[in-house]
Amino acid sequence: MTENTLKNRLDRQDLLVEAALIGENWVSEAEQRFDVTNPSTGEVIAQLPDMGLEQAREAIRVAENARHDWAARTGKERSQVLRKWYDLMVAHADDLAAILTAEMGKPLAEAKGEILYGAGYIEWFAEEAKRIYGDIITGHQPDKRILVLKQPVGVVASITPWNFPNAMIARKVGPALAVGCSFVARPAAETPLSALAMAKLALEAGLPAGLFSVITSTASSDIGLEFCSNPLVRKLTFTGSTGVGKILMAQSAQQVQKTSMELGGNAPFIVFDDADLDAAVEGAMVSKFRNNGQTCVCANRIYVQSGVYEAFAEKLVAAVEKIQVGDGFETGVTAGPLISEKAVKKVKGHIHDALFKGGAVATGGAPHDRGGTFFEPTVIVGATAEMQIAREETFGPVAPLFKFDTVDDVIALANATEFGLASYFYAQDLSRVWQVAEALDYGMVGVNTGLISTELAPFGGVKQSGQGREGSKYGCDDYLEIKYVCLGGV
Ligand SMILES: NC(=O)C1=CN([C@@H]2O[C@H](COP(=O)(O)OP(=O)(O)OC[C@H]3O[C@@H](n4cnc5c(N)ncnc54)[C@H](OP(=O)(O)O)[C@@H]3O)[C@@H](O)[C@H]2O)C=CC1
Ligand SMILES: O=C(O)[C@H](O)CS(=O)(=O)O
Repeated sequence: MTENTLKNRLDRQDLLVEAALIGENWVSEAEQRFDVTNPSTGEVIAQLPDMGLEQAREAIRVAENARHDWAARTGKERSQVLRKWYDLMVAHADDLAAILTAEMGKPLAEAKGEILYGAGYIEWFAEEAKRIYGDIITGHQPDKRILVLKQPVGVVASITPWNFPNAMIARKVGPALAVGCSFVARPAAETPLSALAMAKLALEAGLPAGLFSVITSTASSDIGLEFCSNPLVRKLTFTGSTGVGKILMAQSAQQVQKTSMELGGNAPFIVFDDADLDAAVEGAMVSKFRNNGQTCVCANRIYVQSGVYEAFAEKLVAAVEKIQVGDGFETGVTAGPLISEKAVKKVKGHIHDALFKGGAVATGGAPHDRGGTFFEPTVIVGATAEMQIAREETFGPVAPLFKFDTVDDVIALANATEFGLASYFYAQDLSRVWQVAEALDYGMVGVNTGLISTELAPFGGVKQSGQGREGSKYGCDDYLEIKYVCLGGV
């Protein structure tokens, strides 16, 4: 699909933007440009200016100048702009989904789901904008009154990955703007078009210029260092791998910059012998194979109690073999391509290591005959803790099945990782549900469900899966500073 064929799909062809947004200026001129390609076909769908430090610094300066008037508006006024932005995202959801599928590859239905999920964060924080509360505390001396103010942190810089190019930005820019911050985004070079389309609609919704810039660049390290070290940037919010998160945290430490980190995962998915097996298979399918396994909350290890292992494996294989692999624009396709050859190499490596260490392929196991970065949805049986796939995040369509005997055994196995983002289990016994939910060392636990992501809940991890929470009534906290005012002489 070339840019023209993508444009021909769009009602609003102007939402396919081939320029960076620096303050109020759409900038398409640059010494270098880079291609955005459709991972299903390899075709170039857009060319964008490859922005550098000068443009990043300009965007930060503009954001610093624009934020004061925005913070001085009432929460209700900010709420109205965000609500209008939400309405525009929903009104143009089909166009935004087509752009997302073209640049990232996920099936169109999943892309539409992401657009509405991302819009849900804007809607949620349009409401939260009116509910930023401080405190008045009884004084510690007769003439004193203790006031607690909540104030916006200031300029926020954001770095986001390619796998959810709309929703990952929405769940950051939504709370930031709601509380009165300004925002400079650097989306992944693989998938910048979704962010640009969002920004265009934000301006149409009445967001004042300068509050939301989008830096298109392949210079991820340089831009990242600028975001971490520029004294005007009071907060860095990042979604991506733990390795990059550590680099950014180290860079941010130099100026003790506030950070929010949504990092890697290695989710256990546990099926107990009292589970509803059909429900557990349904949950495993959505948790493991959503976005072709390319989400940080995907089931990475599937533990099945020995009494139901064979029955569950048989049902899961049957469900996996119904997955339709292909171009996300093709009707009926439920799994698109992997994002890159690098991703295919990692998936192959995990499969080969598992087979070398005694596992066996129950279905799939090889690149798909469609070629490119398409890969067969795969189930590995006989998985063990010694395999790479037990320790590393696969980020692809491979479901390894591990057998276990007791609750204590599986809790120990599930928690034996440096990650702590999402976890899941299926069981009916109420006592076991409470015991396991409390024992799992993770930021999020899905009980009898494989899909937990919603703007209403606090999304985030513990250990090396990150810091902070996104969404929910807690979602504004990461963008606010608490100020204590001691009022004397009363
Ligand atoms: N917890 C969560 O919500 C999520 C976690 N992830 C995790 O991210 C990984 C997969 O995504 P992937 O894109 O490969 O992750 P990366 O961490 O490689 O990239 C994420 C973003 O960081 C940028 N980046 C890479 N290196 C640097 C650097 N040194 N300084 C500043 N920015 C940098 C990338 O830019 P570019 O791509 O242009 O190089 C991209 O925009 C998995 O581990 C997955 O679990 C992914 C999504 C959500
Ligand atoms: O993996 C991610 O990038 C997202 O966190 C996935 S989710 O929010 O849709 O679960």
